Amino acid sequence: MTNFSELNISESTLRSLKRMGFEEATPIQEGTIKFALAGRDVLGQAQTGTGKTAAFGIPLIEKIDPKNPNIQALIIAPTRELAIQVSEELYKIGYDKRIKLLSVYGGQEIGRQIRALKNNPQIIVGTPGRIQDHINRRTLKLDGVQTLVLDEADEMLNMGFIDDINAILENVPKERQTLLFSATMPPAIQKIAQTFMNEPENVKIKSKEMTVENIEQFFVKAQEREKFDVLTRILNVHQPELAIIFGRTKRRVDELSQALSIRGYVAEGIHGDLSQAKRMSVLRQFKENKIDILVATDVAARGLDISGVTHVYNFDIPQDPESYVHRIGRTGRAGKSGLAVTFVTPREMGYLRIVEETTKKRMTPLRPPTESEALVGQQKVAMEKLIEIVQANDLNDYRILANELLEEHNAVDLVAAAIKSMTKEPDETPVTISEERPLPMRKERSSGGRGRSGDRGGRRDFGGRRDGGRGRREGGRREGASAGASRDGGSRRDGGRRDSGSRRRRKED
Ligand SMILES: Nc1ncnc2c1ncn2[C@@H]1O[C@H](COP(=O)(O)OP(=O)(O)OP(=O)(O)O)[C@@H](O)[C@H]1O
Ligand SMILES: [Mg+2]
Repeated sequence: MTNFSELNISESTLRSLKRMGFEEATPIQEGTIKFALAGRDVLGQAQTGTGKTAAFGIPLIEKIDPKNPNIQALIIAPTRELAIQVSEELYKIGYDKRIKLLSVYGGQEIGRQIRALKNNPQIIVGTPGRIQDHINRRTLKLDGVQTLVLDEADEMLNMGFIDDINAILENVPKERQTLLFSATMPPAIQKIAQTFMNEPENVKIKSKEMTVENIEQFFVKAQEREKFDVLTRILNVHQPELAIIFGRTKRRVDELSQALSIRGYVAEGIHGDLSQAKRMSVLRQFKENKIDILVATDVAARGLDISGVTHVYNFDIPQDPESYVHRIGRTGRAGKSGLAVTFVTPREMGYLRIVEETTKKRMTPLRPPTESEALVGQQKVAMEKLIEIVQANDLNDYRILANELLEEHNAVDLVAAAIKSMTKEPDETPVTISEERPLPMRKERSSGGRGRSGDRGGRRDFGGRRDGGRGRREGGRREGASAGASRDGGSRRDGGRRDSGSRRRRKED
């Protein structure tokens, strides 16, 4: 590991990094900062949670001239929450330089952004749709931009944002530095990226597997209708401190978060149909541990860095291996450990194998816990709580009562009753979880691969959908579902083949 002081970084930035608790550069930072500082274009790929933000953030901040009032850097990110997060990290890195930063994204009053833009920010972080909106309104002048960053480049490019990106690029000087980062970089995306980059330095941090080693990965085979009960039993056994449950569609997320709340879990949902205020408040509460379980569509799959996420559950297996990598990457960040469980229906096993082939990592089968195992998990928690209370030694007001009870009852019965009253016993309250259509039997990827279950004649079983069933992502209702696409959800319209570069999604507004 290299110390930041060996990387030719200014004193003010070094001070910021120290304040942030960054001592040594992570491999992607070590690998890219020197090229980026030298003005080279960089295509950077490294596993989730390994510090790609600072890898582009540090050289970007170094390059900003605090006396120049123009916008000097533009960072584009696929979702609003990620744009906000990236701007927060850049603010911290640039703190001592007093650099002015602004994030622009859909769902926020545009007038407010226009006023803020008049304040001469030097760095803009935004989502593609809103950036373009400002360009059209002539409220964003990008001709002074020297550095352009695409965070989660593949997500934005492979989902059809290429047109938006191209439109934005027309407003950014040709003479600029371009930096592209993601944990996944399918070859087709690399190719497209090369067209608007200038002899980029390709930095890929080598690892045996695409996913982080310190995430334990499991799968549970369950029928669609059993999934929810299996999930609650697993939650009762795992007792996650902070968990994210990913669902395939917005309706799924709404139903799941409601069902979990009914059964006594502190859960909230997040997806692209919610108001921006709601999205932000849910995320804030989750970060502050006021919510234990965040139920999300893929809107929360990319880039979000929430410390302390111990468990990720894929209630629905994702359609793309890349999505899997990013989803489970919300845990096990910055060297911490994490656990991921993916639910898979028997007929979706082919997808599981494709994920495993892509990540080069096998998932361990997890036997669904029984009711009684789940109960034991809850009883353990109750006992731990009880012991904690005893150890806190704050029982003076209760001892007299305890003695009164002991005069008439047996001590073991009393303790048993205390444990029982604190145990969350099996809850059969009815909940509504509509059945999701399973993913269609999947054809093999053109890149080759073995033993996939893509040939069991599945398509006609799925309403004759001709798009290969690739539903929309990031909160999208699956293609073919009745409800319209959300504006900001970035839904795919055509769900085209993954490597055709032809996918479309609606613009982030
Ligand atoms: N050099 C460092 N030392 C210590 N912590 C670091 C360092 N660099 C980054 N971090 C921390 O690691 C965490 C993950 O960083 P970051 O969000 O940049 O990861 P990423 O590679 O962009 O992940 P993803 O692929 O999910 O977007 C953050 O909490 C960040 O503050
Ligand atoms: Mg990132």
